[in-house]
Amino acid sequence: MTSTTVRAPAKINLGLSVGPLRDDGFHELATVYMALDLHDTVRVSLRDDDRITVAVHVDADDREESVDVPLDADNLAVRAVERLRTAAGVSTGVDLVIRKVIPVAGGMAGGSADAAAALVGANAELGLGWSREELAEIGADLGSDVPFLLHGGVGIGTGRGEQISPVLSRGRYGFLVVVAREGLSTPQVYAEFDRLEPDPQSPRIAPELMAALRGHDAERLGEHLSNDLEVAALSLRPELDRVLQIGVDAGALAGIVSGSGPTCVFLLEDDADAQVLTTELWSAPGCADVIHTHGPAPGARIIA
Ligand SMILES: C[C@@](CO)(OP(=O)(O)O)[C@H](O)COP(=O)(O)OP(=O)(O)OC[C@H]1O[C@@H](n2ccc(N)nc2=O)[C@H](O)[C@@H]1O
Ligand SMILES: Nc1ncnc2c1ncn2[C@@H]1O[C@H](COP(=O)(O)OP(=O)(O)O)[C@@H](O)[C@H]1O
Repeated sequence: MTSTTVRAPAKINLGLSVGPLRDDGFHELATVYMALDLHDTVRVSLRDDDRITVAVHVDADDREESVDVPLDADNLAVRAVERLRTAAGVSTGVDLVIRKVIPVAGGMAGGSADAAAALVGANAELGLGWSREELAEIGADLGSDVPFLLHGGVGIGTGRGEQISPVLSRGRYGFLVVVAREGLSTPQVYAEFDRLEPDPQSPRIAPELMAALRGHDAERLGEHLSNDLEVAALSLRPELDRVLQIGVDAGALAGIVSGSGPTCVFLLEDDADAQVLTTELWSAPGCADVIHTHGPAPGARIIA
């Protein structure tokens, strides 16, 4: 029995500008995504019948009991294969085995990463030969973040975040990721944003952020990280304010809530700072894990 193993990255939003709520229930966004060296892997193999099955293994023992990933047709990787099969007009069954590293419901798009990986893996196993753009179109219906996770690197997301254009970015950056014990629901965070900010402006990307990326200027990048959802995440989870404070006091260039949270991400000036910062951040309220990682990283790709 053959199989294809695909690795897909987590993302952070270096800039997340949220505009008005649209008639379709989504907000107009202008965001700068960066993919990180923090990956889920999905192994895809074909079955003799037409069933789609999924198994999930969590990589961090201490997070195991807090992980809430559906093991049925609601799993985003299963939904991705289902959609691809329908679009391609095939009914071959597929087994999916997910190795989960990306924090669940953490604002790092782990479910979307699994969907992106499943699309790439099933495309290969079924021999469909679809392009990344074609897969992205299917992926966008499952999650606004999916097209970016197929793309990887650094990208601007517009529309509801699903329209991706590449960004010129030099060099790599070091980050510490503080995983929270309990996740936050993305729709709830957007609803809290609407409550706090009933009349938002059109979304925009700060030119200074783009200039920092072009010039590989970590200090400038730190000054211009921004996230319009942060105030909503802090309102729902006030202790995150303390987490951000601890990281910045301990020497991070900047700290930000990742997407809809509650994961907090700290930009490092130097990888040598990681150890001291990690020790400090472990004492932060609600902290389940501290991960040292880097970005940008490639999008979903076959590793075996
Ligand atoms: C906030 C962001 C930032 O990149 O990511 P996460 O922090 O969740 O990873 C995204 O906008 C989340 O994208 P994703 O997690 O794919 O969400 P989706 O499944 O598309 O949408 C879930 C729900 O979030 C809200 N939503 C999402 C995207 C958007 N532009 N406007 C919205 O209002 C809607 O209520 C929607 O029903
Ligand atoms: N493969 C998957 N991995 C993680 N979560 C999934 C998956 N499939 C469905 N979900 C559901 O999607 C929700 C959001 O998960 P996730 O993508 O990790 O967070 P976020 O939207 O904050 O980035 C989870 O609460 C979970 O119930």
